[in-house]
Amino acid sequence: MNILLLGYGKMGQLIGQLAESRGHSIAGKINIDNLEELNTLDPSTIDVAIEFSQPEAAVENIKWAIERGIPIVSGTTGWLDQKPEIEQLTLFKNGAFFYASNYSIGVNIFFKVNEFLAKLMNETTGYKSSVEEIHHTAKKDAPSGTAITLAEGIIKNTEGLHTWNLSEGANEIEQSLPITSKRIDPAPGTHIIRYSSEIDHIEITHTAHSRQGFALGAILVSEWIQGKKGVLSMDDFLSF
Ligand SMILES: NC(=O)C1=CN([C@@H]2O[C@H](COP(=O)(O)OP(=O)(O)OC[C@H]3O[C@@H](n4cnc5c(N)ncnc54)[C@H](O)[C@@H]3O)[C@@H](O)[C@H]2O)C=CC1
Ligand SMILES: O=C(O)C1=N[C@H](C(=O)O)C[C@H](O)C1
Repeated sequence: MNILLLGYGKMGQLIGQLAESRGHSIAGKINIDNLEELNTLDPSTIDVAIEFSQPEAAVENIKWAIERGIPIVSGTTGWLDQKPEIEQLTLFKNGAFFYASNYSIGVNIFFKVNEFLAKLMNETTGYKSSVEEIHHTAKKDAPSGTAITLAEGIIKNTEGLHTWNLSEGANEIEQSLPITSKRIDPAPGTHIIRYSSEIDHIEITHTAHSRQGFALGAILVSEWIQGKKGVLSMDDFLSF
């Protein structure tokens, strides 16, 4: 595959290295300071664009690819209020758009375990649920996209929970799941789900040891998306 990297920071660089080691070529490495390079590219030579940039840049990057008929695999977090617009454009242009808040296979297993646990906990009383995420201090958004996906998985399976809130640890909000965000270097990404009662607590944790799992997942999806159309997600890619 000939891969365009939209965003060439920590993730873009790692994806580039890993892609080359799997025999792929890199069509371009686009960052905030070389955006004009996009005008020099021939879209017909690009098999996929992999987009890991910044919340405020994601929508324009994704539109750029869809409008040129390039399948796009996006991992940028913090822009999802505009996802419906991107989905409409994808369908209108008969394009291929893939989004995941987390490309690690381990985290996607964790998403399933989280939903299963939420269903079990919904059958009992006395437990308060909460989510905690820990990331490096350069992270621009809070809570993490992964924490939001986890919260959605809990809310959808818990009677009486309707929303989530970014918690400072103080006040509880009625019918809302608190998410605590901590920024500690060099944490690549830790997510903890807790159910606490007077008697005990239950905790499940996913800890990324590096960014390798995110990068590999994004490349595997890019290989898989070749020839596919539509709005796609990890549920389409994974067989579990
Ligand atoms: N879905 C997933 O599995 C993962 C998602 N992420 C998300 O990916 C994003 C990037 O993460 P990192 O690489 O760690 O950040 P980073 O800060 O190291 O890199 C971001 C890069 O985007 C570039 N950029 C800014 N504006 C741009 C534009 N208009 N077009 C193209 N590039 C532009 C910057 O120059 C910078 O090099 C974040 O939103 C992060 O939350 C990170 C890891 C895994
Ligand atoms: O910014 C990061 O680093 C990460 N962002 C994603 C998120 O917001 O969930 C995925 C991963 O946790 C790393």
